Amino acid sequence: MPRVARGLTLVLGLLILAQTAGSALLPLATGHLVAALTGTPKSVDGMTVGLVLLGLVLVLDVVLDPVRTMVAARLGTALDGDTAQRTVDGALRPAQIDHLDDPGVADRIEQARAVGLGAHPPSQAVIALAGLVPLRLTGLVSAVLLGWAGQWWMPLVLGAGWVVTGRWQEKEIGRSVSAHAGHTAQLRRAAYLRELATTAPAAKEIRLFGMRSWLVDRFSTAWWDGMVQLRRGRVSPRLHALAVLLLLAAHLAVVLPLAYSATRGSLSVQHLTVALQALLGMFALGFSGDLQWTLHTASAAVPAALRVGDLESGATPGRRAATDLPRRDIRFEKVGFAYPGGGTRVLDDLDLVVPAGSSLAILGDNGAGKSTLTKLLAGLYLPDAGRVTVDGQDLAGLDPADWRRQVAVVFQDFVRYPFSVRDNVGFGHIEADVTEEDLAAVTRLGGFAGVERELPGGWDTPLSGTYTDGTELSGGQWQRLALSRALFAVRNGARVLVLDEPTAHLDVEAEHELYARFLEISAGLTTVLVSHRFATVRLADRIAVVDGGRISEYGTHDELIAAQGRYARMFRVQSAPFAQPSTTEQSALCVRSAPSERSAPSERSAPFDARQGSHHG
Ligand SMILES: Nc1ncnc2c1ncn2[C@@H]1O[C@H](COP(=O)(O)OP(=O)(O)OP(=O)(O)O)[C@@H](O)[C@H]1O
Repeated sequence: MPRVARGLTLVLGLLILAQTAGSALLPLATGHLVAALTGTPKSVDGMTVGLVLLGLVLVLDVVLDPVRTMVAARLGTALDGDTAQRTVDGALRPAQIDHLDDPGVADRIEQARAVGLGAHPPSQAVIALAGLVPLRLTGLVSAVLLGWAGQWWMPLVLGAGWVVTGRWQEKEIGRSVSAHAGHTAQLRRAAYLRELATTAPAAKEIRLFGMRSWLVDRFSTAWWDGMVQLRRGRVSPRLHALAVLLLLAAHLAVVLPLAYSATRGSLSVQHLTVALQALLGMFALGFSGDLQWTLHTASAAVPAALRVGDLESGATPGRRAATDLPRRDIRFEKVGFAYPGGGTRVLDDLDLVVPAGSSLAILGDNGAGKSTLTKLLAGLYLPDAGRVTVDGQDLAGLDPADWRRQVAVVFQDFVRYPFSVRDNVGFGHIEADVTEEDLAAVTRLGGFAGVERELPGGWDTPLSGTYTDGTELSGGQWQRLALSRALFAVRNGARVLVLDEPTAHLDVEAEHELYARFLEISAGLTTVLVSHRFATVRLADRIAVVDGGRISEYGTHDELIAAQGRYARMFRVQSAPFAQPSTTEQSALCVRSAPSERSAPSERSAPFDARQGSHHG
């Protein structure tokens, strides 16, 4: 807390001390008043002092309590902000993303975000602490008063009773907090199911698949399983009974001697009053249910946030400038790679050359490792074996941020940011302002131009129906926007363009238009295209087939067809449905395949034709 807000922490400490002083005064003032009332003759002065002290205690409490709560709330907000910032900083610090595949790190990030069922933000811990500390201090002051007004050993006996039984209950909380904060598999699952049922992404499928009662059942099963675990952590009823007996015995051991001394006249009424009030005040040393519970659950996020905040930056980032690279080529040299915790090697001894200024298409079965190749190329993971080089320099030695400025990627699972079109484009090169001219240029090439005219706020429309005046785009429109984003990066100097399944969401016309613009898009760039569609693959100068973690075939379309290998087989399989088109289909294909009048690039954009079997055919 002092690290986050030193001044507020100090004020809170002082307020707590003042309140504690007030609660210490209470038994003394009462004792004084009772002595003045019962003495002979009655002391008016004593009564006045006693009443003034009591009034002071009351006023202190009434004034200080809300101020303390307010200060604690402000300090808590500061702590929430700091915890969130540390989590964000730490999670983003590593230049690579392999830490996010580590279940331990993922767990800590989850805890640091204080998500899950029953989790509280750290601010609640500050509020609970600000309530608990005065309680404990009051308990200690009461112990001193009991020792003073009664016998020296009395606070020791009572204190031992409260502390021992409090520890038992404390342990119970410790055990169940981790379960309650959603750290058990069941409660995490329950939290996920709740999220699934109450947020937009799965809403369509849940209704379509009639998953409602399945979800409700699963949620309650997971929730109750989690709760059963929670209950298992509880102190047994026998231990509870023992705690009650122990406390009873401790109180009897104190109260009986007090009563005995009072009846014998060796203990004054004033001392008896103070001792009895102090005895009650010592309750504050015992278990204080909600406050302790909240303190434990809400503070659980803090150590996790500190650990996430201290995440190492991963492999020592390279420092060499990557400006204007590649000029010669990008090479994968004997590259081996397995995802962290993933076990099996996705890439194994893989060699590949991407000549600068040309385009390469990567083809392969699902799960063959095509997207993994693009992630290694962007430096998001480092290979376990071998190396990726750019103009002969190890990629690991290049400044990661500088290299990423050279690389524009549209991932297969590109992100649909619920911000404006302008922002969505601007993320391609965050340092640059997005001018109208930029927007017009990149959206024309990306195929998004014109969509903005349909949007209520034009380029500045928030792209989410959950915002006022916001709107949702179609899958294909999002894909065109993602391509425009990458092209904005290119406009700002990126020299490598990676497109992972760039036409997956596009309609036939849009796909065709993209092919027509491909030469313009890729002019002067080193382009890597990942696709299952031969029409896309054939746009590239060279084609590489990934199989068994390696490149099994490499060459132009014609060379690979001539080689009669896997590529040729895949090509035949994909083109089979078109092999015998009906007359109408034939004419449709002819229209599509006919060289465009617009420009030479459309020649390359012709869909594959199995009968011709050749790119240029
Ligand atoms: N983050 C990850 N952690 C662990 N394994 C992963 C991760 N991402 C991918 N994999 C695994 O790596 C393998 C290759 O995945 P990759 O996405 O590169 O395949 P792909 O060739 O692009 O497939 P597709 O054609 O289906 O897009 C798959 O077996 C996949 O399960």
